[in-house]
Amino acid sequence: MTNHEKPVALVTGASSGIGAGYADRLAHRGYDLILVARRLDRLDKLATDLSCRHGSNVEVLEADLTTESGITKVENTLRSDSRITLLVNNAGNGKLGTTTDISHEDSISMIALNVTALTRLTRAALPNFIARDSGAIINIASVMALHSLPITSLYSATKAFVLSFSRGLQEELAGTAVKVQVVLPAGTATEFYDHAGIPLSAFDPDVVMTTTDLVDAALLGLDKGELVTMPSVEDLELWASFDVARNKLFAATQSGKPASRYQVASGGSSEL
Ligand SMILES: NC(=O)C1=CN([C@@H]2O[C@H](COP(=O)(O)OP(=O)(O)OC[C@H]3O[C@@H](n4cnc5c(N)ncnc54)[C@H](OP(=O)(O)O)[C@@H]3O)[C@@H](O)[C@H]2O)C=CC1
Ligand SMILES: N[C@@H](C=O)C(=O)O
Repeated sequence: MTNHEKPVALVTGASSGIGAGYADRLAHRGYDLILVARRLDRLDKLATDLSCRHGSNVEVLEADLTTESGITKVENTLRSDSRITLLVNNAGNGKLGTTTDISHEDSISMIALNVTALTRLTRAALPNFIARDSGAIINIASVMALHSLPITSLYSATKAFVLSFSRGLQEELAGTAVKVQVVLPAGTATEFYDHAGIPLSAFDPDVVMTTTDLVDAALLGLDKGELVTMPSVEDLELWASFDVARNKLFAATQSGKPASRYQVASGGSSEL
């Protein structure tokens, strides 16, 4: 397959960690790459390495996805480069701390990167994918989408957005050949913790996955057609029963009247 016929994947947050892992594995699978991050030196080094090892054509895009110019640069690439068949929305950050401890800048940055950038790049990629009726988007959420701790309120909320947004996209795209996979990694050994406010060393190493294991599992989940991939969860029935319960709960909300526990005795008045 000549380079112009090879599929092209755009990977955000490719300068380290999970994104760099995706870049390597996708190159190994025969993808040409467009790698996005702020650290151009890291991107250039990775591009050279992947070209040498896999013969991939690797382009780099230096972009801060929390800035208008950065996000617009990548949006334009997704809209104009029809070779792109896969978008990996991986770039993300997480400052862990209580809501009042986290700075305004860190709060805004988490939302801008984990929520706004992922949304805007998805919206930029989808029209070409839908028009061609092919293509895939991999959204990297987190198990924290399902769980909030006192130090992860905002981070968990941003990842709950990624999960919920991805599930909605899957509904929208049902019946098309455009796929959306949402991946929920648990603790993974990356530089994430250099900026999170809690060092990786604070975690039990037995519950922290390597990036290689994480990415290989997540890509196998994609190959299997999984919509929701939780690489570290052995019993997927746990997700299935969670999703069934979620559907039942939603159905129960459609009653049109207050539940009996909220019924005020006739003539009584609710305390304000
Ligand atoms: N590590 C873990 O335990 C888990 C991580 N995740 C998620 O995985 C994803 C990848 O994180 P991970 O690999 O762990 O962490 P890393 O910090 O190693 O990677 C984060 C990547 O995002 C890029 N990035 C950060 N800020 C920006 C920005 N403003 N603009 C553009 N790119 C940016 C970084 O590149 P650069 O600094 O060069 O811009 C880097 O390439 C994140 O979405 C994270 O929430 C989910 C669950 C668990
Ligand atoms: N990055 C981790 C923070 O807790 C996670 O998302 O699991």
